[in-house]
Amino acid sequence: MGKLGGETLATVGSSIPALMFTCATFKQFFPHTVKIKLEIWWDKLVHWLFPEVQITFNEYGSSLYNRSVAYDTVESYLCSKSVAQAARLKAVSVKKDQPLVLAMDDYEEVHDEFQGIKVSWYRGKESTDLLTNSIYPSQTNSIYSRQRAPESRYYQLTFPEKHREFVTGKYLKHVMQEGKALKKGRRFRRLYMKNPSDGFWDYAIFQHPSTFDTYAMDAKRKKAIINDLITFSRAKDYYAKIGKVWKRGYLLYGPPGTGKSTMIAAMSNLLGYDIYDLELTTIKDNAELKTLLINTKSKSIIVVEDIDCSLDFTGKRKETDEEKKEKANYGESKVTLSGFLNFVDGIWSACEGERIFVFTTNHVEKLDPALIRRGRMDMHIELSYCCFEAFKVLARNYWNIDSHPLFEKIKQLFSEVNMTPADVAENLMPKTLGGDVITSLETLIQALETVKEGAGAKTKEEAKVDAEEEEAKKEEEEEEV
Ligand SMILES: Nc1ncnc2c1ncn2[C@@H]1O[C@H](COP(=O)(O)OP(=O)(O)OP(=O)(O)O)[C@@H](O)[C@H]1O
Repeated sequence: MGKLGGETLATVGSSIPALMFTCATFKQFFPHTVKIKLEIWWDKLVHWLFPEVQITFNEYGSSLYNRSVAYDTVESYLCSKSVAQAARLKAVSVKKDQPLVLAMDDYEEVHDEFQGIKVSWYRGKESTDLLTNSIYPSQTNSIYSRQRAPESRYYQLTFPEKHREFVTGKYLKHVMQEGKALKKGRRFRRLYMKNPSDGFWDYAIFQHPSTFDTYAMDAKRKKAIINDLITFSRAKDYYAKIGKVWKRGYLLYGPPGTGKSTMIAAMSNLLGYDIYDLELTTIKDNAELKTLLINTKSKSIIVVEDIDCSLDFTGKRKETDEEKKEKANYGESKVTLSGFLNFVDGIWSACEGERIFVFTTNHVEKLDPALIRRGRMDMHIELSYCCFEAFKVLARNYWNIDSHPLFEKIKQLFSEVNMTPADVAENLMPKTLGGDVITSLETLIQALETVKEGAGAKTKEEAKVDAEEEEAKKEEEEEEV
């Protein structure tokens, strides 16, 4: 503003309304190219008179599928400022999995100050016509119509030209960091599953209490898994540098009750990711699988449980009664192995980064090697019977103890017999309200001894060989049938 003298400024100021009126009147008669030029000159004139910079954060970007993350982050950041300053507020998040969040209403403005620099934020609304004609072309296709927004808003940040470098650098970094932290702290995680009526993802609030602290496992292995997950979640730049899609696959395998589902919950709680539970037998064909994939969000875990039972990827499997029922409800799934492999790491898997794929199985040996090769399933995690160290985690969870005179006996029994963490946990649970630690430990010892006697005092190795032989016999019988 110091560029102009007081008198000149007064003259220019009083001429602006007249100029605007004249422009608006004649604009309709100008050819399109002239109109564009006039708009550019007009912007330049305004900028010369009021040297300010504006940055707009649109609710929807060029992507047809997603709300802008930056817009949501700004909204979270401005929440407390809006509550303190705006005359009109709006409840923007009244979903079942989120506490009520208030934001400034449309056409409101709030001010912010960071390290002595003042800026202002304005919330505007874009014309629906523009939105429908350009970014969201009218489509009858269900994914488009479901995702289309009826109107689009934006936040506009305005600040003096002289602070351009500071605001575009330090200030916006601060806004994004604060906004993300607020969003994360406020949001419950979601468990998505396919809605049978319309074939789209539907979700429930996910509040599973399992964490890696309470997960019973050998400490060294557990640490390695945690490190792997955390390294992945922070490796955006690294994945970009090596030219790889930012995703990682984990194969969890082991007998029933060894904690595969529990580990998925612990992963979600560690990273704050949502879970998509994919039931392959309910998916019609490869196209539907692709649609579901592109509608998953980043920061998520896509789970296929019991993948050996999901589809006939092995070509050897017999249908279970449950699958027969599903077939009757949904029709036969035409998802093929190649369609599924494309789902995991084809070109479409790159549409949103930061995703984890988890497959679980009780029979790893039955899976097609292509499905679980390294690079597709990067980490193979065997979850097996409870060891003494894992038992100690459960004892701490259930009874808050790290040692006990009965531990020696339990240690000895764990070296002799197999028991899943699920069974150990069940035995440690107090059976009555006033249950005590000694009764629980004795119950567990008794259960372990019963297994030992039942197994004919077989060693673990002998039991394993027997189980393998039995499995091979079953397969032979199946083949004959
Ligand atoms: N490693 C573990 N740490 C803590 N609890 C566990 C662990 N493993 C199993 N449990 C307990 O056992 C129960 C069953 O475990 P979970 O469902 O995770 O097993 P699973 O391997 O997924 O079984 P399935 O193959 O039958 O689906 C859980 O609710 C949990 O309480």
